[in-house]
Amino acid sequence: MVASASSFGTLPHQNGTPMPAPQPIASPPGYAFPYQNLKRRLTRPDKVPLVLVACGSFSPVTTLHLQMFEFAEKYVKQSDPGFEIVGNYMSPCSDAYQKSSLAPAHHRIQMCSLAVDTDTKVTITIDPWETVRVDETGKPLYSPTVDVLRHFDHEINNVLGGIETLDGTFTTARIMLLIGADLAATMADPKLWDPADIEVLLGYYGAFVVERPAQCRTQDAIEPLEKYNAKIWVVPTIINEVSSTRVRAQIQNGERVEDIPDSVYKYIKLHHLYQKEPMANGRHAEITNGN
Ligand SMILES: Nc1ncnc2c1ncn2[C@@H]1O[C@H](COP(=O)(O)OP(=O)(O)OP(=O)(O)O)[C@@H](O)[C@H]1O
Ligand SMILES: NC(=O)c1ccc[n+]([C@@H]2O[C@H](COP(=O)(O)O)[C@@H](O)[C@H]2O)c1
Repeated sequence: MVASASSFGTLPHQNGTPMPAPQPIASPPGYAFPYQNLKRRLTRPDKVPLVLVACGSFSPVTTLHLQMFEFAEKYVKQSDPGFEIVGNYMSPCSDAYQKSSLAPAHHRIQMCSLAVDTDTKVTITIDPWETVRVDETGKPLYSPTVDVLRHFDHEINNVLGGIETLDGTFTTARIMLLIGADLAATMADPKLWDPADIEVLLGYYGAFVVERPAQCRTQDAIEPLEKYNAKIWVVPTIINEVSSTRVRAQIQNGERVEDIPDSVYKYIKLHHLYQKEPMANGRHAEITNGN
């Protein structure tokens, strides 16, 4: 069954009342939300405006990260769950995210910017918000994914006032995660995701889950999230084995890398990202992330 756009805001909370809108999150001084590619007005009648947000490491960004948005658009056109996509955003995570393969955020932002400037079928915008947030000592601050969606919700629905409909009134845009099935498969693990966050992420916002057959069965990934079925849309994909891990391994092994745009490949070469470092004994150390 295809979930429907009209289920927004109607999922009863545990006590039977609708879940209140999540509280907005403050942005750091000097930060400006990238509104430039957001469609401010719907072009189709009776559709719900939808903003897709892909959170990730993007270390490096691959062609599949870009294609996820194309698959989502195709799915919305063909299966017609009732949306019009008005914004496609990538939100690279902060340097505070504990993942050893992360290149510094400024490089990941540059690579994502180069990638979305290539010949993509849909317009994608990079939001650097996660990477510019710092704590009181000036250190990068990790933003849980739920805070990223609250940030988009605030900027688009509170600050901008929503999206204009064909009759000139404004309506609330739905903000949703665009994720791979492998990430969805982790969401029922309370060691990785706070269940209270999942309640807001999937109970209030929702997710477009792109199949990733090389890594997991979609049904296995979403089964533990069954109570949120009304807010989960499964997006079919192509059989592919693309991952940032494989790209990094190919770079280290000096193999041909096909799954990143040329401009990103040139950038990686120029900045010596993801290379093995020769050690004093002539052997090779683990990946360096090109600080
Ligand atoms: N080939 C793919 N098919 C479907 N979803 C994908 C694919 N590659 C990445 N994604 C999704 O894109 C988002 C960002 O992923 P991320 O930056 O962690 O890339 P990754 O290739 O999974 O990285 P790594 O290999 O470093 O773990 C996640 O939701 C992930 O599931
Ligand atoms: N608790 C959380 O909010 C939580 C947990 C795991 C991953 N994530 C996000 O998912 C994205 C992908 O993470 P991985 O690269 O670890 O698959 C990142 O943007 C990360 O911030 C969020």
